[in-house]
Amino acid sequence: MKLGTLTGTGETATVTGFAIDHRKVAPGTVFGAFPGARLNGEDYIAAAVAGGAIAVVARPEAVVEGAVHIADPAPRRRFGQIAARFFAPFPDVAVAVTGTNGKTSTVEMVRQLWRMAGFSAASIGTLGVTTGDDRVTTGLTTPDVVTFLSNVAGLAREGVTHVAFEASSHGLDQYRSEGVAVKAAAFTNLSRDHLDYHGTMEAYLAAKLRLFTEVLSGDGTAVVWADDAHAADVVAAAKARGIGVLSVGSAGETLKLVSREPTLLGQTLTIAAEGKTHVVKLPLIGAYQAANALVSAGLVIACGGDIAATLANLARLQPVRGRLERAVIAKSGAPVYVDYAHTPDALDAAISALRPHVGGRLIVVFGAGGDRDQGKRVEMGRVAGAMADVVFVTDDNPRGEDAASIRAMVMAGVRHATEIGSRREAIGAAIAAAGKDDIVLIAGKGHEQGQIVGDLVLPFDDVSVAREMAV
Ligand SMILES: CC(=O)N[C@H]1[C@@H](OP(=O)(O)OP(=O)(O)OC[C@H]2O[C@@H](n3ccc(=O)[nH]c3=O)[C@H](O)[C@@H]2O)O[C@H](CO)[C@@H](O)[C@@H]1O[C@H](C)C(=O)N[C@@H](C)C(=O)N[C@H](CCC(=O)O)C(=O)O
Ligand SMILES: Nc1ncnc2c1ncn2[C@@H]1O[C@H](COP(=O)(O)OP(=O)(O)OP(=O)(O)O)[C@@H](O)[C@H]1O
Ligand SMILES: N[C@H](CCC[C@H](N)C(=O)O)C(=O)O
Ligand SMILES: [Mg+2]
Repeated sequence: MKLGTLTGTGETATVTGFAIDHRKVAPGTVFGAFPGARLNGEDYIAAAVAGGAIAVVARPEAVVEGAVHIADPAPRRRFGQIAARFFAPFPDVAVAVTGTNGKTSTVEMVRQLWRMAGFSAASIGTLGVTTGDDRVTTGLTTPDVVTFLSNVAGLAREGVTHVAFEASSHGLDQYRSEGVAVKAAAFTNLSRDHLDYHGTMEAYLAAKLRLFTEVLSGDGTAVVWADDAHAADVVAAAKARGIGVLSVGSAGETLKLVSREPTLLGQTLTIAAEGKTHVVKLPLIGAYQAANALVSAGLVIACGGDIAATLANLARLQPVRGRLERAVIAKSGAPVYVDYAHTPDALDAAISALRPHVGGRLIVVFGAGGDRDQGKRVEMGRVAGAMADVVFVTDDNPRGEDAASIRAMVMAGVRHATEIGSRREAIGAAIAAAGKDDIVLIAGKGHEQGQIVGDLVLPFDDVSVAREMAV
């Protein structure tokens, strides 16, 4: 494709691809040079041109010699828009999900509901790019813009017509999912996370709101979990653009959750919609999974799905990997669950989900990630201390930080906890402590397959370790 076709200029050079890392530039590439969190991409412009870049999208003040300078004060956005024209076409229907917790679960449930409705569907997020028969990990929740656009276009080539993706706050802030028309966008909730990157809760919320103020199509629909304290901010942002709102939850108007009764293996939901009452036997436990199921139904309905059929399909949802996944039943009879709770609010949600199912004690094992928001650590300790009966504090991806210092910050929030650095040993100790009426919750890593220590990723899977320790 010609550069002029993509940029509206008269340039006749042929574009062969797009890159935001100069090491991935080949002859004919359009290079995006952006100031980042660690480095400044503008420092690599000369190297990119030497490598064959024919155009550089960068701020007006950047120096570009030997290639076309596509100057824009918001270069990430401009780069995404131009790249999208190159990578298109995309699947007919795309929806996005933002929120502190519940994005992965929701996009996965949307994918399942679309599949049940007969569509070829995919999801993109923390678990990777998932289709009916394949899953490929990308390493990030919202991949970088080039990976994102090429993946979405690749799905369309494979015949996928419906795609649901996670819009992380980092991804929104860095315009990683620019250029794909978003038909419906959902907000799950907002609570403390990622303050290392965003600085304040206000900035964190602002990044998430961009999904509704800029990314969502003008004729799209905002799907909002109405029970969250920040739902009103999202509704206001949507309404300011004249965008329709579909609200779900106890305070929801479109799908109103009238009641929720835990059962042995799931829960019974009574939902009022358009004057009718629907009773759904959801095969997943916990208020949080009910919330994600309703948000996912809202997204499907916002894209034209029939209300009754979509709600009925919730009864056939499969569990999401690493989200309240029952790993094993210990020799004592205690069930052991693995969950991806890595924020204070998520830990609360995971413990609350299990509480109705515990006759004895709820035993939790968890830690907090290194090189991430430090302030959430003590709060996670507080939640575990207040809500669980027995607490083990251990390591969860210390990355570049000293693991013992991270644990100390968590321990500061909880009075009676046992600290065991080795995650394997901590899981073993928790399972050994459990009696037949107890439940063990291993939180924080969910589906993850490694423990990140320094630059090393040591193979580690909570589910397999739990199984090993349960015999
Ligand atoms: C803080 C953050 O979001 N960093 C991401 C971001 O980096 P950045 O733009 O700040 O990059 P930088 O390293 O400062 O470099 C600036 C620019 O110079 C370029 N460069 C750099 C070096 C070089 O030799 N040549 C070159 O061209 C880089 O490609 C970049 O464009 O863009 C990079 C390319 O896409 C990402 O790999 C990187 O993710 C890092 C590894 C990361 O850990 N990100 C996490 C925090 C993240 O994004 N998490 C979210 C949320 C998770 C969730 O809660 O769901 C996610 O969506 O996964
Ligand atoms: N709707 C919700 N409300 C509160 N907590 C939730 C909700 N959904 C999920 N959680 C908690 O958050 C954890 C992570 O869920 P999920 O992976 O779906 O969220 P996410 O937003 O994709 O997370 P990440 O930001 O890491 O990608 C779950 O294991 C659970 O503990
Ligand atoms: N997407 C989240 C995942 C956190 C998972 C947890 N295991 C940790 O390492 O903190 C992040 O990058 O902050
Ligand atoms: Mg996720």
